[in-house]
Amino acid sequence: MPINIVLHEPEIPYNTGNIARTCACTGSKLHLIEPLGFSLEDKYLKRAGLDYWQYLDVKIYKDLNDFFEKNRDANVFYFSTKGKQYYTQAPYTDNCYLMFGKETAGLPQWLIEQNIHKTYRIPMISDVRSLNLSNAVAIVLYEALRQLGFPNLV
Ligand SMILES: C[S@@+](CC[C@H](N)C(=O)[O-])C[C@H]1O[C@@H](n2cnc3c(N)ncnc32)[C@H](O)[C@@H]1O
Repeated sequence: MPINIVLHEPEIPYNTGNIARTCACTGSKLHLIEPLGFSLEDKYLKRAGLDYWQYLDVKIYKDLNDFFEKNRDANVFYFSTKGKQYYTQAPYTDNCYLMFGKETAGLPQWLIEQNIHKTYRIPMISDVRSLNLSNAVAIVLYEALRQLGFPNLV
């Protein structure tokens, strides 16, 4: 079963393009929660994803409620600089969902507070704000795939 990458209100097209390519290369599904800061026809989005869109399984949701209604039993892990545990400590499972926040503001505070036991951080030095969204996704996704034994990857 694939892993699911969930982007909450992504704003920058080339970040989502990079993430789309990473999803395509790993057989992961991409879930985009609106509003998006770009059109799906955006040239930067397409250029960043190159010709990998054909391999991509992408779903769009009108808001967070729509996402949770359509994925009621989803095992969701959240990623934020405010997480208390390292991303390597998360017990990733087949078909789990990895949710990331928007570039300017991250995930909503209330969502982090409600799910703090499932919110993880990638360690950094103390004086910096955050990693780039597409780099954060790649780091976490490959850790999840490593824990699962790189299913269907060669
Ligand atoms: C550019 S960051 C958002 C920055 C925002 N100012 C914040 O503090 O959350 C975009 C997303 O990348 C992920 N991210 C970036 N750095 C991270 C880190 N060190 N640990 C966990 N997630 C990170 C998070 O999902 C975050 O919402």
